Amino acid sequence: MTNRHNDRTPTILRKIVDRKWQEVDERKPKTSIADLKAMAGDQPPARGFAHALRSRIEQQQAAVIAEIKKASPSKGILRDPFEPEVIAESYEKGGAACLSVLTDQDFFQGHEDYLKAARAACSLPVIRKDFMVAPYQVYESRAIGADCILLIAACLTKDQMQELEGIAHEIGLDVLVEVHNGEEMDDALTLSTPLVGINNRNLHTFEVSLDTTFDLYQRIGSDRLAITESGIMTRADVQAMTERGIYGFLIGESFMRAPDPGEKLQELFS
Ligand SMILES: O=C(O)c1ccccc1NCC(=O)[C@H](O)[C@H](O)COP(=O)(O)O
Repeated sequence: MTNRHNDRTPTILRKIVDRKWQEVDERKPKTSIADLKAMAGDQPPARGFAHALRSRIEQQQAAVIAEIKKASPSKGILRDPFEPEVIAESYEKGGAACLSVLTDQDFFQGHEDYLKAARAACSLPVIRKDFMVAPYQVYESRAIGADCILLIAACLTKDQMQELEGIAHEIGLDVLVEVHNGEEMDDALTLSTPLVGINNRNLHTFEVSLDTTFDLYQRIGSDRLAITESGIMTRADVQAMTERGIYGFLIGESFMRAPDPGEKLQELFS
């Protein structure tokens, strides 16, 4: 893969993507892609991330991907102390459909061990929330136990997304493709994954507007599942989505700032 950004990539994503390519270069001499493939092959079957969302959304029930993240570039530290396994248990008790765990270290203070710990502490399917740029990371995701990966259209070309999706599906991973605008939606809809996330956070300015979802969700056909991502903070936000027939949610900050994240989930969705 030679094209490392596309020309619509926001500055923060350019920095992150450059770092990701460096990480891949650093990791390859320590763990070869052949080793990762073998480790991926030794994993128990994936837990069915898309299925967990579909079974709720098709019944017009909220399906929440509850995020475990210590910090973010836009908000700094969100939770300290940070215990991924305790949070995972709380989310499962609170009714989450799936988990999202940040594994990026440099920008989100995440770690692969957090994904392993969270997944081991519950029975929910888990997406590895990181910035996929290379096939190496897709094999690595399965090797650390992830059930799904994220592809961000703002930092990948259509060809890159198609290649990474192909590998993911081949090794049993589901794929959530994330878009911020109509051009990215065009690319996302060339993929076969049913999971389309609309991110309400503008990665140029970090401003969050739920209008991003309202403007784009109608392009997602009934054969796919729309997930609204970022900036869902209140019951009114949830209601504004469900009134429009959007039942898929990816939520981090409002849960991470709550003393008990699972209770907060229940408060927003009961
Ligand atoms: O959140 C950031 O600052 C950020 C910066 C650069 C790339 C991605 C970023 N966020 C990742 C996310 O998409 C959110 O973690 C996720 O949608 C949850 O959002 P929220 O509920 O607002 O924490």
